[in-house]
Amino acid sequence: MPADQYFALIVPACSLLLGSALIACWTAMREQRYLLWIAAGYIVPAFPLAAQSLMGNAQLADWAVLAGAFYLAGAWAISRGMADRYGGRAHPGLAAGIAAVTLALLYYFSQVLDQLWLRMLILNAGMFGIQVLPVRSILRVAAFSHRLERWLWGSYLLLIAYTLIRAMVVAALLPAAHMDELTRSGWWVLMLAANMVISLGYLLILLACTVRETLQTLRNERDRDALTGLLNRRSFVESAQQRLRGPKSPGWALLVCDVDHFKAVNDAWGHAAGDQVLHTVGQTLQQQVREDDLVARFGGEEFVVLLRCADMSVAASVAERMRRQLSHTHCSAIAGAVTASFGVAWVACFQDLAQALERADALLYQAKKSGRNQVVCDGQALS
Ligand SMILES: Nc1nc2c(ncn2[C@@H]2O[C@H](COP(=O)(O)OP(=O)(O)OP(=O)(O)O)[C@@H](O)[C@H]2O)c(=O)[nH]1
Repeated sequence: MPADQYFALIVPACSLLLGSALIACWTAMREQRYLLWIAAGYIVPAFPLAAQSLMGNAQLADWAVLAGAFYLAGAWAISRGMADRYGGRAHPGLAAGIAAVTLALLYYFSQVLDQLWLRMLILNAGMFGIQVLPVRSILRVAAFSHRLERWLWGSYLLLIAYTLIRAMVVAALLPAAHMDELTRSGWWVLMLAANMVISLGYLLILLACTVRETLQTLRNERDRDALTGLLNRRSFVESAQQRLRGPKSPGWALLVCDVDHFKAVNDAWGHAAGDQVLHTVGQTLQQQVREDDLVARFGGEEFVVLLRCADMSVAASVAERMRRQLSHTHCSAIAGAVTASFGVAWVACFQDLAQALERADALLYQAKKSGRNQVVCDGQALS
């Protein structure tokens, strides 16, 4: 066996390593299961590829069906991984049908009539058919909103297109080339190299997308309250400071909202029902403000809103609208509505944020003392 033939083993070895890298990546979060499918798409075909790189034409015919099954399984795994990632459908029934026809033809053109170029054409066409199956359903559901996502999608299409182009090149050129030993030809190495470059590009973009998703999840966990999905105290203060330091705005008001007698809700209906009430309150507050206002859960049953508004009367009317809306919002968990009290303070400038919070808290305390279910701003009860 000439030493240069072992050179071709670099490609299946890289394929194995790349698949293993995907599995290692999956172990970090254990959420992105599509990584396992795509890893299988790299690892499974690496074995027949390595074996075939060491075979002569006669052995290629002997092992054509088994090797074909591995390649088709790899194509299916990548197709399934992409479908899972984007919420599309990989059509397993159709894929099995394509694989069965492909394998039958591989059997015929290896055991009955040995036609190497036809086998390559059929196998590539079968792999293309399987990989193209999820494309329509993915296009229907995926948004590709981030640049990396568009690149990933583009590189997958390139991967599929390459499978088809490879099949066409094989059909057009290979029979004329009269190859005695395919795996020792420049053809084989060229096809492997092109495959590797395209696969590497696809995989690097996939890994970049996965890292981005992981960072996004971690950022969300750091910045968001797990129960309501609203900002938590830390990220509220950070975002509020950015807003107050930002371009001039007519003014800012701070609303502090606290659910009334929430302990009684927990005691009467249970902690899970209490959680659901908090979720509903958070949603209701969020629905009453503009997109660039900030709504946060500071902890327990206390919520804080930073409102961009012209003057205190606007802030007071928004708080009053929230109070009224809450008292009419039905919470299924407690078969009724809850009420809340509000303290509203004006934020004079960026440095005033901490004091404004204290003032709004004091006003909230007044609202509670005066009987709850009311809005107090600047010492004045509005309802
Ligand atoms: N279900 C649930 N309860 C919580 C959560 N965080 C805090 N609580 C409960 O909220 C209740 C708050 O009770 P209090 O501070 O006495 O306030 P309150 O009963 O609403 O009374 P007022 O505010 O004076 O109207 C406590 O029983 C806490 O255990 C949470 O995340 N989920």
